[in-house]
Amino acid sequence: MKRPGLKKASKRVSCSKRYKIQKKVREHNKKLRKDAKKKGVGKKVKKDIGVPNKAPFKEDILREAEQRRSKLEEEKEKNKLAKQQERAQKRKKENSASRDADPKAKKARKELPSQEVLVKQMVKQSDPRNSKKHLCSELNKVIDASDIIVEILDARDPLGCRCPQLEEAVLKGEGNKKLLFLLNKIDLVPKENVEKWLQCLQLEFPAVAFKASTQQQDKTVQEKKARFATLNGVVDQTKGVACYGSSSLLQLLGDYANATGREGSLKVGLVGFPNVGKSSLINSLKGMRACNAGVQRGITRCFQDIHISKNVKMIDSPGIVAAQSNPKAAMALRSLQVEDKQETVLEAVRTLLKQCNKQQVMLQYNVPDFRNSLEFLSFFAKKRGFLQKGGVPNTELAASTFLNDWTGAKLSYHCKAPEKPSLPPYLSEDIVREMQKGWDLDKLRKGNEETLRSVKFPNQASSIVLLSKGPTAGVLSDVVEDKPAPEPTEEDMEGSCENKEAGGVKEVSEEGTAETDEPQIKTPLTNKQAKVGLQVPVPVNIDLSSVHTDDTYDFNTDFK
Ligand SMILES: Nc1nc2c(ncn2[C@@H]2O[C@H](COP(=O)(O)OP(=O)(O)OP(=O)(O)O)[C@@H](O)[C@H]2O)c(=O)[nH]1
Repeated sequence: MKRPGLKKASKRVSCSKRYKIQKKVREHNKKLRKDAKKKGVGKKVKKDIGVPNKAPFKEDILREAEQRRSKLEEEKEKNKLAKQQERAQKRKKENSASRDADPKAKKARKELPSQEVLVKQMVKQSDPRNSKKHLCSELNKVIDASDIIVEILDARDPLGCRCPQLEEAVLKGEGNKKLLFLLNKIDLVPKENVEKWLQCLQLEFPAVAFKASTQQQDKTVQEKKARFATLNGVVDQTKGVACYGSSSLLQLLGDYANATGREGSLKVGLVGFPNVGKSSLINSLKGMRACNAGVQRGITRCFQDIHISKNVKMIDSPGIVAAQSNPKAAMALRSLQVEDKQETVLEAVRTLLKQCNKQQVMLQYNVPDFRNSLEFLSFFAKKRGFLQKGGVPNTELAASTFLNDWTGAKLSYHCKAPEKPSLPPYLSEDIVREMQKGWDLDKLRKGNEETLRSVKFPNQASSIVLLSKGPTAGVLSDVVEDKPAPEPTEEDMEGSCENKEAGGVKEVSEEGTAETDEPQIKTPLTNKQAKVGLQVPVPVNIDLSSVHTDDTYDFNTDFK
């Protein structure tokens, strides 16, 4: 209280009031301490001692822990997403009335990607395990830790799956590491083609033919199934479950380990571009789902080592990062551009369609003649029943299904093997001889023949022919400058099913404007236009029905 004659009020209070305050403070602090004790805050966090090396099934325990961790992370992300969506919807409701009134804002909102997509993108981008740097460093760790590097090649385009930078790094690296080729997914390629590619590849390094199992289950499910199978006396040999080439590969590696007389297990690093089947290979050899594998590209983000047998240990690696300098078709198949949202899936499909024969695509997908990628996708979407509200074909979903077919486990396509194969510049006859030393190549050849006899191959007529773009450049160190891809040349367009074979058809651009084959008169841009960017006057859609042409008096209008 301010007393008369004094500038400020005095801070003096009565003793009873002071004691009362002090008591309240004491009580409050006590309560805080009690709560903290309940929650366990302030206690020293016990250090996780991990799984001791001597523990039996250490590997399994660690793997299960990793899977649990990733599941928890996924759930967290989902919850976060749901919360974000909830908040966004609340905000949306609040603003809807005012925004609906403004047509400009309405249009802008339509063009924006949905909140869910944005959040997903943000979560993905913020995950450090998705960065190029991380993927490169993981790959380098695998190369350094391995005695043998197995480059996994998709049998549908073996040359396109080769990475010269990686091969060179292995050859020039320390420790006399051996390089092997493994031709995976041979069940998706005609037999003659596989044989030719095996001959070609074996001129450089030993090559193993392989077909991985594509339906590996978790250990528990698998055990149940095995019990059921033995009870009923049936063995599951369906197309997806069967794996061919495993005995030949294990024999080759086992023989090498014995011949070298090494102590400890032989470390075999599996490398290759995304989705070539590295994880599926390990799962097939292990006979269980030891690594995450699936149609989605870039599932493996960290290296993971798995004991396959007493003397062989395999290391799974994330896919090689494709350099931006690669041709567009190579990027569509081998890079994670679409997943990283650097390129649209529609663009990737358009690029792929340009690389193959239109008739074959029509036959494979059972669609009628199409003029361009968008039309193809709408036919494809209708065929598969990918429809949106009002029966509009969902071309986006059709495009991602199409791309998954090309990189995943379904579509049969092949690239022709070179007639006169030659060694790449970083390989010499001496290096090849050195690399082929120590392997039992005769046994390998017999093993491959056995594999080729067992696999059911598609016939030549039902397989699409793809124009290979040659080896794909990879990035091994994130420090190297990565230049963007050059514009496609006219040669790139040859054999395309969108332009030439369409025979004078129109190409509809993404915006829906038709581009005819007739020579078009191009007006040169003025300097100002060039600076600003092409600004062609856009035709305005005038709805004449709204124009009042009738002479009759409109009673709704106030003509004051
Ligand atoms: N038909 C067929 N499909 C296969 C074969 N091997 C793998 N696949 C399929 O190819 C897809 C990719 O396999 P993954 O094992 O995940 O490939 P990855 O190389 O580990 O992929 P990232 O984790 O992206 O590096 C999956 O859908 C597999 O089912 C095979 O031999 N034949």
